[in-house]
Amino acid sequence: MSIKYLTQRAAQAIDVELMSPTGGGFSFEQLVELAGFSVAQAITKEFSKDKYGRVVVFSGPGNNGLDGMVAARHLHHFGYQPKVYYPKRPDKPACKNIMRQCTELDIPFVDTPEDGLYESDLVVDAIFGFSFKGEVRQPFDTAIKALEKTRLPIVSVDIPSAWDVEKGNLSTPGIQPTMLVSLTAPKEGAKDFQGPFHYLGGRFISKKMEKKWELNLPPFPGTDQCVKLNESPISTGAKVDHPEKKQGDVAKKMDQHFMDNVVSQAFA
Ligand SMILES: NC(=O)C1=CN([C@@H]2O[C@H](COP(=O)(O)OP(=O)(O)OC[C@H]3O[C@@H](n4cnc5c(N)ncnc54)[C@H](O)[C@@H]3O)[C@@H](O)[C@H]2O)[C@@H](O)CC1
Ligand SMILES: [K+]
Repeated sequence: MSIKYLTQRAAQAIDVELMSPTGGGFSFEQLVELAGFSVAQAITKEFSKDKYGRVVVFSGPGNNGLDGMVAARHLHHFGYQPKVYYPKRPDKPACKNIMRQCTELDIPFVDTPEDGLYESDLVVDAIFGFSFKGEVRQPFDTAIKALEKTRLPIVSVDIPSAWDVEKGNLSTPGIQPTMLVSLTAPKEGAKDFQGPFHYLGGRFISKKMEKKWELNLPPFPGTDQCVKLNESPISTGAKVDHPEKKQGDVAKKMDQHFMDNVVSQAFA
């Protein structure tokens, strides 16, 4: 049976259950830590620190942004050189603590999307996760546009930012990530993802919760915090099953993006 793709409501309900004292019993800091760690580990599987060492993390105002900053911290320890663009900083202890942890490691915080992309090899898109709704508001509008234009490979955390969580990529061109790391289970909108690397991270779901929500998760290998969900389109062809999209065009654009970014850099 294949893995379940979640509606926005289901994703939020699972999140609440994970943190319920009578459910999963997690604190949100624990979940963010495990999610961010799994993102960093997935990155190491496909992007070596020798070719993609300079990573910029674009962090948004919610927990998706915190996942990104935690990933930056782990990437630092894995030998990458991360920097962070974090324009809207909620006045919450968890945000301040994670920022402090990054500052302690001399991870720079940059002021603009351009500063972030300058002299970087890879982008982590942690702007919006499963709570995104409506039209993108500033300052993130500028950041999303910068990510739409960049030729650097993008790793999106949980869902490509500004995609509709259920309907997928409704804008033109929309962010086109090379890697997607879905957390807990992919969101319905992720059916539009046609990049070469789709991973599942967030190894914290109990068998009981998996059964209750009929998630049909694949086993995580060994001690890994992430598991690959797809094969490269170079060998298998892009997986496409969203009914409302012009699949040919998107697949062609994605193949070009993959050739431009990943293949050309890998053989540079
Ligand atoms: N249970 C799970 O699956 C877990 C989820 N985690 C992460 O948490 C994320 C969800 O976190 P949140 O609920 O904080 O939500 P988001 O990280 O999606 O962000 C919500 C924030 O974005 C803002 N926002 C929403 N729409 C906007 C728009 N159109 N323009 C500008 N700002 C907008 C909201 O005002 C809010 O501040 C997930 O996607 C995932 O990355 C992990 O941290 C841990 C476990
Ligand atoms: K994201």
